[in-house]
Formats: sequence, structure tokens, C-alpha cells
Amino acid sequence: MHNDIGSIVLTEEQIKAACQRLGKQLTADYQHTVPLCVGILKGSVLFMTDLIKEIDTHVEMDFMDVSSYHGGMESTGEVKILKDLGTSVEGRDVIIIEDILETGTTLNSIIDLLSYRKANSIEIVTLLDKPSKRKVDIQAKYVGEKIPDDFVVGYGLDYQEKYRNLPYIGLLKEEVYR
Ligand SMILES: O=P(O)(O)OC[C@H]1O[C@H](OP(=O)(O)OP(=O)(O)O)[C@H](O)[C@@H]1O
Ligand SMILES: Nc1nc2[nH]cnc2c(=O)[nH]1
Repeated sequence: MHNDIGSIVLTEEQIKAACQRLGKQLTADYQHTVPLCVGILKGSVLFMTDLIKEIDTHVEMDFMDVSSYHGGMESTGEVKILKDLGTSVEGRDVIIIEDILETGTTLNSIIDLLSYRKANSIEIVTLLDKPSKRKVDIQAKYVGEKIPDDFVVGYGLDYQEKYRNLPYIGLLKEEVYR
């Protein structure tokens, strides 16, 4: 598996530092409320578990599975809800936790849905942000790292469902795609 990686984009140490920094900001910003952290499956699982350990105040967690990618590398623009929340968001302060924000299609539809369900506030935390690929005007308040327009894998992010268990984020060698 490691042999398929051509270069590293974020090391384990850089990921840990990003989680610590974001965790501190969230601790300060959510002192007076108990936010509902919503992890977007499956990519955000590794990031969410590391991030919430760095939040030093009460939080609750739930998950949604919303898919706009179907095994390849390009967004189809279609968003399907595969698994919905088990918690009501009405009146809640929601923190959406994502591994990557790219076109914004996925988060845009989730925000629309949670607003319709009357969440009190909705903020986005994303480990990675690819602003150059944005199609929808959407910004994350909390960003781990801005990255260029390359397809990354690892730490939750897959290529054809593999590489999610890499502890760092990297680029695949060209030959892996052939
Ligand atoms: O900003 P966008 O262009 O919408 O892309 C970002 C979304 O794409 C990935 O999810 P994916 O649908 O691949 O599901 P996965 O997390 O289960 O791999 C990623 O986890 C984000 O949810
Ligand atoms: N694995 C992976 N999924 C994505 N979804 C949106 N961008 C990416 C990316 O760069 N890598």
C-alpha cells in the first residue's frame, strides 16, 4: 500500500498539529453550547475521531452518508443521501466535519438540508480545502490545510475504496491509475 504513494501531502505530524489547532479554536468558540458534530461518511471518520479528542468541552456526534462521487476521481454533481442523521438538528449548533472540500456540491446540499431542518447555526470544519475546484460559493470557517488541485488519498480519503487506512495523506503514483 505505502509503495503506491508517490509523494506525501500531509504527514502524520502535520495532521496532528492541524487537529490540535482546530480543536483549540472549536473549544474556544463552543464554550457556551453543546454542538452536534456531524461527520460526513466515510472520508471524515479518521479526522473526526482525532479532532474531537482535541475539543476540550462537551460535544455530541452523529453521522450522515452523502455521496457525490461514485468510485472515480470526478464529481458527478449529483448528491444522494445514503444515511441520514439520528438526531434532530432543530435549534442545535451544528459543526459539519469533512475530510475535503472541493467543488462544494456535497456540503452545499447538506447545509441546505440542515437549514431547512432549522439548525440554529451551521459551521464547517474541513481538514483539506481545494479552493481552485470550487463550483458552489461555499467556505469553511475552520480549515486544516489548503491544497492544490491534485487527487489525494489517505487518512480517510479513498481511491476506489482503498487507501483510507493510510495514516498520512499523499498522491498516488501514476502507474496505480493504469
Ligand atoms: O466538495 P465536493 O466536490 O462535493 O467533494 C467533497 C466530498 O467528496 C468526498 O466524499 P465521497 O462522496 O467521495 O464519499 P466518501 O467520503 O465516502 O469517500 C469527500 O469526503 C467529501 O464529502
Ligand atoms: N480521495 C479523494 N476524494 C476526493 N473527493 C473530493 N476530492 C477528493 C480527493 O482529492 N481525493
